[in-house]
Amino acid sequence: MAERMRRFGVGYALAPKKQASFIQVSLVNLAKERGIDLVKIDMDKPLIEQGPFDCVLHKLYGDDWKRQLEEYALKYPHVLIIDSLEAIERLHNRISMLQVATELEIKCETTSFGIPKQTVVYDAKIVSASYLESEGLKFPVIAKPLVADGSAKSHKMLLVFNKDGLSKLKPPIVLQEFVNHGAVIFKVYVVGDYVKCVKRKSLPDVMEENLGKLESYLSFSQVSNLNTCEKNDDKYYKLMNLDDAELPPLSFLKEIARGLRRATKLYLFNFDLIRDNRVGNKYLVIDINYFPGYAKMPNYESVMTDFFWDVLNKNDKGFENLQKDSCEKEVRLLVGNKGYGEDEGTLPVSPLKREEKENTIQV
Ligand SMILES: Nc1ncnc2c1ncn2[C@@H]1O[C@H](COP(=O)(O)OP(=O)(O)OP(=O)(O)O)[C@@H](O)[C@H]1O
Ligand SMILES: O=P(O)(O)O[C@H]1[C@H](OP(=O)(O)O)[C@@H](OP(=O)(O)O)[C@@H](O)[C@@H](O)[C@@H]1OP(=O)(O)O
Ligand SMILES: [Mg+2]
Ligand SMILES: [Mg+2]
Repeated sequence: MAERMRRFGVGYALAPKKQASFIQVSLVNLAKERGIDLVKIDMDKPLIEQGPFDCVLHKLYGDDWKRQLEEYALKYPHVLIIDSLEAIERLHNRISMLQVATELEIKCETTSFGIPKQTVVYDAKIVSASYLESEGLKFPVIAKPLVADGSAKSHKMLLVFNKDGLSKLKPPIVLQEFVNHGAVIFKVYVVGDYVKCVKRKSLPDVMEENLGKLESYLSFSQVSNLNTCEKNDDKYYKLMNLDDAELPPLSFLKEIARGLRRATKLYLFNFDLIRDNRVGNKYLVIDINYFPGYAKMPNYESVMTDFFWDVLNKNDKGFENLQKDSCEKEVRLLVGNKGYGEDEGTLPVSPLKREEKENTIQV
């Protein structure tokens, strides 16, 4: 007689918009077939009275939720919480967020990586052109809210072209050097061991000779985002003129992803990379987001289901395996015949033909 499959319960606590985009029938059904029930956590009832779940998947803010999760973890120490509050917290501040990236040692002969120059400003009065200079920055600079808490406000940015634009800053902010990158950004999605890179449109390059001719600043928000119904597919690449942009080497991206996982102890995040136009193969990490819009990722249902299956069956509650495994080692499912990560897909590589002119802010 066939053995009965063990079932797992994954309770999810997500904001309504996230729930609508992520919890799709296709995901729920695929997970169910693999013995994983996705169950909505009722926010009108105490968490402690629900479940018990094998795993709690969450992206919510605020002290009440924090307290409830902590209480739950105490009562059910074996429940897997994805991700830990402490680990997520690090991404809520744009300085500590990128600090992790500076701690990584990426060994790659052909490609290098880092973060843009940046400084934090708490007091608008101290900011002047000479202050920027003393911090090693020059125009244009991007002003980003220090706090990245998922609010609309935390995505509101200013691209400042000259000293007049500095009067618009609303601290606390991070002032970051604007790096010309050919108007394409690479979003690298990480789901446990799985890594997938997609291209998105970004801000156009700014030519130094045009600085004086531009307005003093440009405000923008989520320029690289897609609507939840949009997909990162060939149609999008064509429409956005992105199909010629060459993707960074996958082995390089996997090393960064692995390093970030180890340093942050997060399972679910994406990071934004830009290629520095001034230096051949130098990439800069500009942003790291917890539990991003995975539903826009190709085959997200199977990627997420494989991930749940893997963590639930291992339930290692830690990153011991990550420490042990070599970067290229394939992590295999404990049962089933499909190797985890096998459908990472081949990343198309084509020469970068984009002309600088196309992506330049013109006056
Ligand atoms: N240092 C930089 N140099 C050039 N362009 C940048 C830089 N930092 C950010 N950008 C551009 O600004 C956009 C928004 O910046 P960032 O990713 O930090 O903001 P965010 O609101 O946190 O984004 P997300 O929607 O991914 O959470 C980027 O997608 C990119 O187009
Ligand atoms: O869904 P959420 O509200 O969490 O929004 C996230 C958004 O996903 P969505 O597009 O599905 O909305 C993400 O887009 P992608 O980069 O993955 O395209 C990215 O902008 C995250 O930074 C956002 O998280 P936040 O930083 O605001 O917490
Ligand atoms: Mg971003
Ligand atoms: Mg972000």
